[in-house]
This record gives sequence, structure tokens and C-alpha cells, in this order.
Amino acid sequence: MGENGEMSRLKTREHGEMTRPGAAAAASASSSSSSDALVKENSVSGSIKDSPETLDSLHRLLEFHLPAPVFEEVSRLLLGLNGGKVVAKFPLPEVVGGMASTSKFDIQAYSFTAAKEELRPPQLVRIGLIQNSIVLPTTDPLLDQKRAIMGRVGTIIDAAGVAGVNILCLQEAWIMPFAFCTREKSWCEFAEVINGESTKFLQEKAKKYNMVIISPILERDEAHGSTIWNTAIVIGNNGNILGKHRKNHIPRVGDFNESTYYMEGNTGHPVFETVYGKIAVNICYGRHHPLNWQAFGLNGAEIVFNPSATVGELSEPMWPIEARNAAIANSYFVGAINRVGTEVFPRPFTSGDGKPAHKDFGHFYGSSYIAAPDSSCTPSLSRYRDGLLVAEVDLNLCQQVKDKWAFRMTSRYELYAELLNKYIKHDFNPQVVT
Ligand SMILES: NC(=O)NCCC(=O)O
Repeated sequence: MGENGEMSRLKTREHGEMTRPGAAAAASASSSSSSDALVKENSVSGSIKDSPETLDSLHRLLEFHLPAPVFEEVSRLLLGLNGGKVVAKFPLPEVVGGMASTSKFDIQAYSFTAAKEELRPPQLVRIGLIQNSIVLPTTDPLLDQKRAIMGRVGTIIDAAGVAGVNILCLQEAWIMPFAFCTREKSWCEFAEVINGESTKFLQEKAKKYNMVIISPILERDEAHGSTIWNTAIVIGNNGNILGKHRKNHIPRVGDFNESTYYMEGNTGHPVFETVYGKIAVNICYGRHHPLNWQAFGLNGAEIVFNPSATVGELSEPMWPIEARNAAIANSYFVGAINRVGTEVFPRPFTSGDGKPAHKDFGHFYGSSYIAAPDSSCTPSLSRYRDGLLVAEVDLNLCQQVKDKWAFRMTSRYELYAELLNKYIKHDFNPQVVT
């Protein structure tokens, strides 16, 4: 690649000025924890590994290294087509870009279109996803840690408000470090009642910006003996609490020792009818369960949010596939959110998988994105930095895709209802022909 061609791609709207591959530039990391992760990941030698900016996301890596026409074609192949073209960038008010650069978070915005219909007007909704790292070390007083995160996320919510976001979703357990790896019970102190401090904080934001906000937290259920749940609270655009959903599937993999802390959810697959559309929440590990996704679809969801916390070594190859596949299979939009950074805990822990005792989970790789029912999707947010992803979507696309592909009409649910009914019985015999 020629020097000039290379230099011409060093400036992008999201990045501002970029340095060349090979330059040490920790400026793209927003927190010390994400810088640490960069140092760790970049200790692998090689020209691509030497450049944190180009590794900021898959899309930026490709944009940085590929000649422009090749990048265009690769984008088409990777992201699919919406209305015949790669999902378009959506112009946000300049002030929002200013907020992102002052407060050092990634900002990207796109719009998904649907065909014009004769009998229905477009149903335009602006969706926002926020991914964030923790702000203070995990050794600081818990209240300080929580309030520092609330302050940081509050700044990004303000940007979302100015960007005109209608429905905003935060990441899983957003008010705390993801301490479930440790199995130490002291972290239960981060659990809040449904109308606790973080909910009150978000109710004010919801009212101020006329915005529906989904707040995934560890919930303390006082009515049931202080049981803890992993819960997403849905706050309506008037600041009202519309309802809650509790995480259905609890991970039993790697350091995700979450069953030590909270119980399998008992709220089914609720769909929340908001003024902006019908939404649901599939919390993190639930994204590996196709029936879980399907159940939200059967209840009529038009947008399903997937607030997550997952690390590179475990799940990064799955990440771009699962939420996107769910959007396709269920004819709805999906917003997938993952936290960012490496969180280090005071005491070492093990998870019975033969690994030596360690103090961190590994790198939470961010990469939040939005997928559409027509199989198109946005590029993902940064792998290292806090970020706000905005997408304007036309919900008419859901029905248009249902009419085109007829996945729901051809589903043959009765076949599967019968099989599942047999399968859950103790005397089940697999249908195997020998
Ligand atoms: N938070 C959570 O459920 N993580 C599990 C790991 C994964 O699903 O990738």
C-alpha cells in the first residue's frame, strides 16, 4: 500500500487524527484499565498488533489497512445491505460529537431504512446503546465506585439525549465491576432494590430526555427474603417504572461464576409496549439460547436488547454472529452491548479449569452493535473505549421481512411443541433410526 494511500485513510470521522500503524498511541483508550488491556494485547509482536487504533474495532482495522474500493466491497460482504446499500451513517448534531471528544468516548450513528408503504407511515425510532468501563479501581469504597460509574454513564446518557435517542439500553450490571468471577459475597452489596439509587438517577434522565431507558442491575428482592436476581429494569419515557425482566439463563463457563450470586429469572419473556415500540431484554448468556430469543419474538418484540459482559478469550468469535442471527431468525432488531476494559480484583481466584489463580477476567471487548431483521448490521463500537452507538430504525422493516421470508409462517411450531413436550419427560427416547 502506497504511502499516500495509507495517509489518506488516517483521518476518520470517529477517530479524528490517527497515527500510523506501529506508533504507540494509548490515547484511544479511555481509561487506565483499557490501556492496560492494550499493553497486554499488544505485547504480541507483529505490525498489526503494534497499532492500538487499528485494533479499535474490526471495521476500523479493515478501513485502515485496505484500499478504499476493497474496503467498500468488504463492508458490503460483512455488514450486508439495507435498502440496497451498506447501512448509512446518520448525521448527529455537531454538539454530540463535541461531547464525545471532550469526554473521550466513541460515538457512531447509523440509519436503517424500510421500504415506503402505502397504508402505514414509517415508524422511526432512535435506539442508543452505551458500553462503558469501570471508573475507579475495585479496591475503592463500593459507593465511590458506583457513583463514579453513574457520573461517567450520566455524561454519555446526556449525549444520547442530545442525539435524540428514544430508547437507550445500558450494559449488564452497569453500576458495578463484573465481580462474579471472584465468588466473594461482599460484592452482593452492589445489589439494589428496583426503585434504588440507580433507578432514581435514570428516572430523572428518562423524564429530561423523554427517553425509555433499560437499566440492567443486580436486583435485591426484599419481598422474597433478599433474593438476588440479574434484572433489567425498563424505565418509561415519563420516568415511570414500566416493568422488569430477570435473566433467564445463568452462565456456567470459565470465570463466569454467576450462579454463586443470583437465581435463574422467573419473569418469562415479557415484551414492554413503550410509546416508541415493543421492546424486550435478553440478558447476556441468554444470547446462546435460540428458544430464549424466539420467545421474545413470539410475544411480539420489535427490538430486543442484549446487555452483556463477556471477554475476548471466551466469546469474541461468537459475538458478531449470535445477536445478528437472532435478528434474522426472529424478524426483529437487536442491540447487543458489551462492557469494555480489564477489571482487576484485589484477591486471586480460580474456576476449577486448571488455570493458575488470577485477578482479572480478561479483556471485556466492547464491540456493541445493532443488527436488523433484513440481515444488515452496523459496524461495532470500539473494543477498548467507552461508547455510544445510535441507530435510527424504521420498525416497518420487521413486518416487511416477515412478509418476504415468511419465517414465522413456515415455523411449524406444532412439530417442535410435540418434540419438546416429549423431551422434558424422564422417559424420553431420542428419535434415532439405526
Ligand atoms: N454475563 C454473562 O452471562 N456472561 C457469560 C459469558 C458469555 O455469555 O459470553
